[in-house]
Amino acid sequence: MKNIGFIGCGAMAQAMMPAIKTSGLDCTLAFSQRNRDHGRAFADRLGVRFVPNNSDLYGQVDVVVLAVKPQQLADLDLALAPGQETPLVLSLLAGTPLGQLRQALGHDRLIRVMPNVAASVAASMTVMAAGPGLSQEDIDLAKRILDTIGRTVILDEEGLDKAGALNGCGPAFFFQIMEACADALVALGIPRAISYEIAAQTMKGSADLALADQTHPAVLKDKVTSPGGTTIAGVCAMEKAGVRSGLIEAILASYGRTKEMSQ
Ligand SMILES: NC(=O)C1=CN([C@@H]2O[C@H](COP(=O)(O)OP(=O)(O)OC[C@H]3O[C@@H](n4cnc5c(N)ncnc54)[C@H](O)[C@@H]3O)[C@@H](O)[C@H]2O)C=CC1
Ligand SMILES: O=C(O)[C@@H]1CCC=N1
Repeated sequence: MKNIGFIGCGAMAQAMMPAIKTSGLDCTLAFSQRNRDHGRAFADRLGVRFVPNNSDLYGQVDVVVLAVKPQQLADLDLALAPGQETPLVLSLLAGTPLGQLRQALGHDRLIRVMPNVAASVAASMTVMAAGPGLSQEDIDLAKRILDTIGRTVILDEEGLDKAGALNGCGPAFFFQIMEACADALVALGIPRAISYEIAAQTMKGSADLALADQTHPAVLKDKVTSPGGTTIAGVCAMEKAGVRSGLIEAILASYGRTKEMSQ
């Protein structure tokens, strides 16, 4: 049985905690959060423990998930009472290097984690990067926890910053694409709600197929495009609009911002 505590209970903590709770993982869940009224309301709704003070939580659990914004790290002021064991810390903070976390927390039992909002439906693509010298037991424990919210891959810290520009930020890009696709159907007269359902299920089905099939996406695309048919007309329009290059630019821009934040 492991005691897991979240510090900060915003979008990501609220996405991750329900998935961990319903996964069957042998654990307890607790969290601390600046806004006490919101904290108590969420604790009642989910049936997890709310601990008003960050340091109290920090000293009581085996694993701490840091789920505040990067610029809020300095306000946390976490301290252990004599005899309390240093918890394993999973930091969700984008663009916040292990070195900075080590300085803020004063220890090395650190893992950086980049999940995404699909954690709320246990479908996150999560990347984790362990700090130097961490035991295999800690790495395995972190992976077991993260596997409850979706898929997990392990990279080094540099890899996490790079991949994070897609797996962490990507849902926003895909939601924008989904919205644009639905707008096109609305322009053609299809009702809004049906347009969103068609856009989302078409994206999901394509992603499920690509994951199951393991063939190159271009091979899958070729199966859809009949010579002289309807799809190739759309593919040509996408190429003319620079959709592929726009997406590459988006991911490189997010990575650029990650590096800026890491300075
Ligand atoms: N939103 C996303 O899709 C993703 C976010 N992340 C990372 O996860 C972290 C959290 O992001 P969000 O959940 O979006 O942020 P958020 O702003 O929704 O949540 C932050 C929470 O921390 C609380 N908080 C702030 N200062 C505090 C303090 N001193 N003590 C206790 N609680 C405090 C706030 O009240 C809030 O509930 C960030 O570091 C972000 O980089 C990582 C991957 C995806
Ligand atoms: O936008 C951000 O900074 C965070 C990190 C990845 C997704 N959201």
